[in-house]
Amino acid sequence: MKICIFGAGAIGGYMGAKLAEAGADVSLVARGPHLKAMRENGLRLIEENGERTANVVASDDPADLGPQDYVIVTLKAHSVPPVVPKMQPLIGENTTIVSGVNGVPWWYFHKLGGALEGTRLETVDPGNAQWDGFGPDRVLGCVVYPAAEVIEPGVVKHIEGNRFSLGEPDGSKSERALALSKALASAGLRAPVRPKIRDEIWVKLWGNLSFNPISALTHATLDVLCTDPGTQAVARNMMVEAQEIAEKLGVKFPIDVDRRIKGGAEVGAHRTSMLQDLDQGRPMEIDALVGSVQELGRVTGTPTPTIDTVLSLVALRGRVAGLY
Ligand SMILES: NC(=O)C1=CN([C@@H]2O[C@H](COP(=O)(O)OP(=O)(O)OC[C@H]3O[C@@H](n4cnc5c(N)ncnc54)[C@H](OP(=O)(O)O)[C@@H]3O)[C@@H](O)[C@H]2O)C=CC1
Ligand SMILES: CC(C)(CO)C(=O)C(=O)O
Repeated sequence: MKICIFGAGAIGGYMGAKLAEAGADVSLVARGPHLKAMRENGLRLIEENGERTANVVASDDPADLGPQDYVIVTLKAHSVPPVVPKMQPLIGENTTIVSGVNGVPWWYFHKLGGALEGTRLETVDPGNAQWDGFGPDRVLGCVVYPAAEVIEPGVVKHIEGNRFSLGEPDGSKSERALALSKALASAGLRAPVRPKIRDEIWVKLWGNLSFNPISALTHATLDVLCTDPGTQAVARNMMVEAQEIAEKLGVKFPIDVDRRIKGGAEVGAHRTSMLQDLDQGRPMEIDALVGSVQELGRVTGTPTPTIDTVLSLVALRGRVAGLY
């Protein structure tokens, strides 16, 4: 089974190192100093129980790697549409694309059924780049739970978690999903195949939609912004608006908003990924995490006053910093 991880930074590097260490036929697409370091010295993964260096096949040119059984995309959401043409050499007749990207996935309305079947989302797939360039039938959904960081070129620090939930857009336990789940499990990762992957996407998204922009606006860590009465209320209102949208789309939340906020507070003094991006001068994932939910609000005819307000503030914050 040939697996290529496209965008092998923090999450893709973590997954790639685990797979390589387990002897999988895995290759990584990366770039710049991180790629150079991985090629020269291997990929060093620091985990709680020690650190190891994996020898990895890595390139910035997909043509070096050829058609794959699975392409696992672990780029930031806004980085994917522009590279779809460059990814084509990785795609053969039976290639599965696994979308390991936070936010509302571009394939959301594929095989959902109902009146909105096939709806495209401009915020996450401008110009239908992925819908047309990959084709939605190739897609296997994925919710990424681990936290990791590239701490220097060629070095990934795993922070916590090892679950990558997988799910077909139509909810089936397909052979391709089960085979990838097995390969990831052989590498010590948890990869359950879920019948309702969209339900899991929304529980994760609840946090990213609200905690991430609030942290970028306030520079507060999760424990603080989830317990401060003012920002907690803003997060709560955003989540309630999102819940109304999601429920119109058939999602069933296994927990309530207050439990999700409590879970965020329990993560502790974490600087969200959007705050880290702002601090480090990297483009912010505003469209995928916040704009996409506003777009779904429009699609479902659901008012999103709090989401609109926070989105306008964080978008301007991003623009002023030159990161959006
Ligand atoms: N990190 C985390 O803890 C978590 C991240 N996620 C989600 O996972 C996804 C990936 O995040 P993360 O791993 O943090 O992101 P990273 O930025 O660490 O990884 C993406 C990598 O892809 C590289 N890249 C970008 N464009 C190209 C290109 N055209 N060709 C080759 N390589 C390219 C980047 O290089 P460069 O640095 O040069 O841009 C970077 O090394 C995001 O959607 C994120 O929200 C989800 C849960 C937790
Ligand atoms: C905020 C958190 C922990 C999820 O809610 C996250 O995933 C992030 O930092 O991007």
